[in-house]
Amino acid sequence: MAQSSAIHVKGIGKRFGSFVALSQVDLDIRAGELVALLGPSGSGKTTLLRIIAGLEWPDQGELLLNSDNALRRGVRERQIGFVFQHYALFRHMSVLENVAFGLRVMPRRRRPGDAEIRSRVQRLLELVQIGHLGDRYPSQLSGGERQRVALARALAIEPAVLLLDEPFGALDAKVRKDLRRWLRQLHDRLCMTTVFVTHDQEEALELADRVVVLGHGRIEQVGTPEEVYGAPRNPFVFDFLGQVNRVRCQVRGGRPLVPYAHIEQMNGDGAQDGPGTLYVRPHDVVLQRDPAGPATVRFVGVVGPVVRLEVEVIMGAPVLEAEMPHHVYAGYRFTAGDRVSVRFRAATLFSDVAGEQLLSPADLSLTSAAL
Ligand SMILES: Nc1ncnc2c1ncn2[C@@H]1O[C@H](COP(=O)(O)OP(=O)(O)OP(=O)(O)O)[C@@H](O)[C@H]1O
Repeated sequence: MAQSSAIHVKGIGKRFGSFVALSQVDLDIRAGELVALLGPSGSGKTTLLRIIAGLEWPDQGELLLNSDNALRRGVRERQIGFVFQHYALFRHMSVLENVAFGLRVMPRRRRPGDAEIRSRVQRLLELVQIGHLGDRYPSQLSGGERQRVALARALAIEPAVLLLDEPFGALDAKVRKDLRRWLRQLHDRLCMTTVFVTHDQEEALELADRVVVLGHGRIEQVGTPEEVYGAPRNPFVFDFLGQVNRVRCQVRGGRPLVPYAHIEQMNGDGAQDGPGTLYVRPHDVVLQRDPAGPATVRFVGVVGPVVRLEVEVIMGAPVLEAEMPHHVYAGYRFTAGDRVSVRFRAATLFSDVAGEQLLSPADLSLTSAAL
């Protein structure tokens, strides 16, 4: 394989007419890193990927591949392999011919000989575990197999960077899960700089070394999966990554006034006095049976490994969602109608910013239930 490239994005901006698709994006990706671009629809993920690829040009900013100014180079010169959601395989070509395509169209001085192409293609098919499918045509393959062919084809040119745009988006949940684990293993073997776009938080957190959370054309946070999930920097990232209870409250002396819950660990510094919002993950909501408690259990869902409860706080506060492992629930056996006390194991406080745009729960992907 060719040497992997580091990618440096500096101050990149891109407009489509008057619409700002990317604004002042700075990002450094190390050679050999596996990075996810994660964000809601329209946040600019694909635009950034296309700029790195050379399929789109920014209005401002710089892009370096290692120390080379990539904006001076066309798509072909950047040594980049792509895989897109809709496996754009050539239907009239066999799997072998599809994978060989990138090699056959290389300039003559770089093009390997026929025998070398054949053996390289076979090695790649073995690598993506479809060595027995070389003579088939795309219409004779499953979706997961086609995506493996697309990957083998991208790898054939020995790219310095591999870019994947929702590579598994069109596949069903089970195949998708298998393929992403396999992609992680493949990446660990090849150590190639890889950037993939997804709007699926679980996919990003499970697969990537680092996750870049994009919103409205800006980078909201960059960090390891633990960092972005465990310590979201702002309400946008909190809302986007995982289920969360949002508790409106007043802030006094930097502390939230939430009369019905004891808060064990408060995160988030510097909330101003005035209106604020407390963010609490469902697994940090702890319930105790208490006949004099301020809340009532309204719903208990016991299907699956995690039990999900909804709790209504007396005095009209919104319903809180709590989650606990089955074995913990077995010790309590809450049922609808039980009065309970409420404790927040950890909560994060942000001041409400005038005009701030929060996602509605309907915007949130429910895949977080598994987290
Ligand atoms: N060629 C174009 N002309 C006009 N607007 C565009 C063009 N390409 C993208 N946009 C707009 O720029 C914004 C960002 O698009 P982009 O495809 O980067 O988003 P995304 O985060 O990848 O979204 P999705 O998850 O839906 O693919 C969108 O609002 C999109 O409509």
